[in-house]
Amino acid sequence: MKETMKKTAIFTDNLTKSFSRKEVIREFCLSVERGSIYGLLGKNGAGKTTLFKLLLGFLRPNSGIASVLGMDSLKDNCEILRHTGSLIGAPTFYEHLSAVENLRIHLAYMGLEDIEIDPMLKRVGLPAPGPQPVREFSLGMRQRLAIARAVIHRPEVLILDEPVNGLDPGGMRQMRMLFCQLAREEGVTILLSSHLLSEVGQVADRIGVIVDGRLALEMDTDKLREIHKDDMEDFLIEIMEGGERSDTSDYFRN
Ligand SMILES: Nc1ncnc2c1ncn2[C@@H]1O[C@H](COP(=O)(O)OP(=O)(O)OP(=O)(O)O)[C@@H](O)[C@H]1O
Repeated sequence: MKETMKKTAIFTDNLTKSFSRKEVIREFCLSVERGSIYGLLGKNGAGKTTLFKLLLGFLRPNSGIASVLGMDSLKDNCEILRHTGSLIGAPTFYEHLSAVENLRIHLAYMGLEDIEIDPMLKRVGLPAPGPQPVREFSLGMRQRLAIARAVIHRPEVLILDEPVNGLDPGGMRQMRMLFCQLAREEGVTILLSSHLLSEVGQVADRIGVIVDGRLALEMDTDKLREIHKDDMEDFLIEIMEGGERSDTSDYFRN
């Protein structure tokens, strides 16, 4: 394997996906470095969820390559799922069971029954959920449990679609800290999407903007902040909307 590929955890090359002849992912080229946090921004319908599903092998591309940890997203889908934690769309649970029971089933499925559940629940801010069934959980509690489930089996890669959806400000901060800790201390690679520019700006090492299925801009967050000290939000929104400033060729080189 080439040296650059060893350093890359998530990779796509000219990835294209259509639904009923409408291209929703177009010649998408992405490379996410191991142990880094990559934030993908895009307005509703831009193609974020579709891209994540392609990476996890839940959808078949029309053309191009998608790979995670050097494995082909379609062919090696089962192996990828063993090494990856994900949160895509509204999480589904065994509604009549408690948080602990749900995580126990997940760990049994992964063949990892020995992992302790309580510390993980504490880490996501669900310290003592007790026997309460998940159907009685608030939106934020469900989201916290979904993140716990994505992380508990100690994956090497996390693919998280809108992970802070429905969380209160304290919850958002808690997740920010969790993601940074996982990446910095445990070397986990994280690809996440969000509509919240400030959240992505605070957590991601690198930011990409997807517009109509294409990667319209990509840059290290520090560099972006340096160039757009006073207008980062305006600039990113304009790019997301496909506006005038979308001649972004310079932004790929950094
Ligand atoms: N199974 C499907 N069949 C047909 N069209 C689909 C399907 N899934 C997604 N699409 C379309 O693909 C486009 C991209 O959708 P996607 O869910 O990937 O966007 P998104 O960036 O995740 O949006 P949001 O921020 O609203 O979640 C949309 O136009 C959507 O209608």
